[in-house]
Amino acid sequence: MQSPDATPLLETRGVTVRFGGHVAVNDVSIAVERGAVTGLIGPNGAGKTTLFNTVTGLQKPIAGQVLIDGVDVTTKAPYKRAHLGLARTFQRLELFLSLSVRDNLRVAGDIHRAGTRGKADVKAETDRLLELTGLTDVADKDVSDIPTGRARVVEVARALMTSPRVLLLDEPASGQTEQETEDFAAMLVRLAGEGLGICLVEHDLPLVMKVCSQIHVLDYGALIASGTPEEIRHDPAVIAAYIGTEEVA
Ligand SMILES: Nc1ncnc2c1ncn2[C@@H]1O[C@H](COP(=O)(O)OP(=O)(O)OP(=O)(O)O)[C@@H](O)[C@H]1O
Repeated sequence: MQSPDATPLLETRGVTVRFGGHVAVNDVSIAVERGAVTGLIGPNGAGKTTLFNTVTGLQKPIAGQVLIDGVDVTTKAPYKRAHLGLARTFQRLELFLSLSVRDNLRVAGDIHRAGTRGKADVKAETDRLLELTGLTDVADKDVSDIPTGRARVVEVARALMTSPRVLLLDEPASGQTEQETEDFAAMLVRLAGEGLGICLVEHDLPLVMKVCSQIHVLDYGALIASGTPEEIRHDPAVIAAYIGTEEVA
């Protein structure tokens, strides 16, 4: 029997998702550990977002299970999964553009803590996360006035306002400059260092190779490899999947 600490924060077991006759995710089992960044990569259409949607409860699988810290949540509503510590960001930015960066965080904190804790807690947590994510210099700017790359960090900071234990990031580095991606990588490592489990879907393979301790690779809905960046880089099935699309970093 596993000790409680060996239980992954997030697990999928044999998850299968079908859209009509098309199997978008085929019998996929992956794990996301606490205190680490886990990569989920694969060519376009491989099933990464569909797997995220299944984990968060937006998409029903036809087979398999989703577990958060050992608790089977396969049939639970998205908000119940959020209460168990699951948060995510989306490929398309989902921010309030006419609110300041600070207020985007506060709104999330107010909603999350409604009826539980006071406003002072939300303010303190907002300040802490602005600092932790490196957003203090743009805290009072409207989101519409900051570059897309920084707005992606706001999405992460806002997700953190729900005090998640596991965070799913869907292409968070798209639209970032080289420097922004470098800062983003350092931030992910800092967050994992605080004990957060992070699952990173990202086409920027150098970023994935740099920050992830484990990487899962999907191709045509199936898991074709799981391993360390070094193992993934040299895996023949992964190299074959990326030929003609992108190079494995
Ligand atoms: N709602 C849907 N209805 C029908 N087919 C869908 C739906 N959503 C996704 N698909 C199909 O399922 C497959 C997996 O799509 P998905 O978006 O999960 O891939 P992805 O790995 O996230 O791709 P990308 O890297 O391009 O974002 C694709 O063939 C896609 O066309």
